[in-house]
Amino acid sequence: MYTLNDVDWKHVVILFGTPALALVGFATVPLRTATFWWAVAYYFFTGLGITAGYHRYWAHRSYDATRVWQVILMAAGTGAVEGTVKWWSRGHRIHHRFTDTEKDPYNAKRGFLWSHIGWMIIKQKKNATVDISDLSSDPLVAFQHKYYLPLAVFMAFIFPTLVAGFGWNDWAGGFFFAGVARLVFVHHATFCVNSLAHYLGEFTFDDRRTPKDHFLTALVTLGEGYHNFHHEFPADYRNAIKFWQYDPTKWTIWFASLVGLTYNLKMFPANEIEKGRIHMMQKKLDDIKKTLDYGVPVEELPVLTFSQVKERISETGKQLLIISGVVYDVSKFMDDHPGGKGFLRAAVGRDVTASFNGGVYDHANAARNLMSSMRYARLEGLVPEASVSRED
Ligand code: HEM
Ligand SMILES: [Fe+2]
Ligand SMILES: [Fe+2]
Repeated sequence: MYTLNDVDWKHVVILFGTPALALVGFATVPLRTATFWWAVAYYFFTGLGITAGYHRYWAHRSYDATRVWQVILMAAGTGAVEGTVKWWSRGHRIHHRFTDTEKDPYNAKRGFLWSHIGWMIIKQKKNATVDISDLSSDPLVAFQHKYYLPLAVFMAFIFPTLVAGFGWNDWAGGFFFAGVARLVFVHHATFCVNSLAHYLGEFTFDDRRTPKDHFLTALVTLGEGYHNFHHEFPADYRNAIKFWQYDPTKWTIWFASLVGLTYNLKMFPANEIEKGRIHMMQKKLDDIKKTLDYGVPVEELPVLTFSQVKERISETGKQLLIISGVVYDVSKFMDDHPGGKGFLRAAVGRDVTASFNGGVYDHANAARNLMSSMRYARLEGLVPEASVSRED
């Protein structure tokens, strides 16, 4: 069990204080239309700071960006109050490297609540290492890390308040709605990437770990919901690869590339992505196949020579015939053969490969599937000429 000493009080104040404050706002301040739309816009701006900035740029380096773009996204991401780029990216790289294990800070195996918010409330030991040398040596990242608190307070609360205050004289609304309530929404939306995206949806590319693909998660996370894809191809600047899938983070990065703010957008080769997809399709097929009776595998059949086959027929009365080196027992099939009893009876004790494959009738798939359940033995050695069916 956890004790009070395990609780990270700084995070508790941020994570529970803001929703409480937002409720105070909803109870006491009227929500004006302009402020509502400003809050929505600021929600997208700060949310994209996390998804396009913290996540796809700094944590994964899935594209390159000019300093201007970095500053814009850093300002935006700072307003989402999810810690510094350095802290966030480190934890996130650990999450990818140690997904679903003890070392994964948001280990989905510890439950939905843990991966959503619990991991921030209970202090954790730093027991995993990951390379963040690129971040440590970046002056912009270092600047944000050093002045984080005043920067975060400004971007999260003061700036949205100033805009609504100077813009349309709604100071309180700007603070409570575009500042506080908006922050609560951004928090829980992005937290869903760690919780919901590891619980809801499809294993499109791999089912060995928890990340899943789902449209609903994408909808609340600005496109981060194609999370199975993302864990397979984390260096890809996209999370959704189909044009009709919802990934505004990808669209933002792509539009920025049109004016040169971003460049070298990385994409995993389509050929490899497709391999992943069919791997999972194959796996599903194999699972279905396991529920069906395909008879004894050929390698596991006992081996008989042609004269032994003949002996079996006379000793046991079994009606055996040979097709492509395999001996089939058609005793129970005589009455049901769509081609009639006569042909089968005449085939007993003979190699009827040619007749079966077109000499008499070129059998459909149905026949080939069905006969697998009639396998009796593997044939060794030759069949005398007189017992082999002809092409005609
Ligand atoms: C294990 C052995 C065999 C199995 C499991 C089998 C099974 C079947 C099945 C399921 C069909 C229905 C159509 C199709 O699936 O193609 C069929 C049709 C037929 N079979 Fe066989 N067959 C066997 C051996 C033979 C042999 C040895 C002959 C002839 C020498 C033969 C002659 C025919 C003919 C002529 C038809 C056509 C019936 C029609 O559509 O009018 N079959 N067989
Ligand atoms: Fe994840
Ligand atoms: Fe990631």
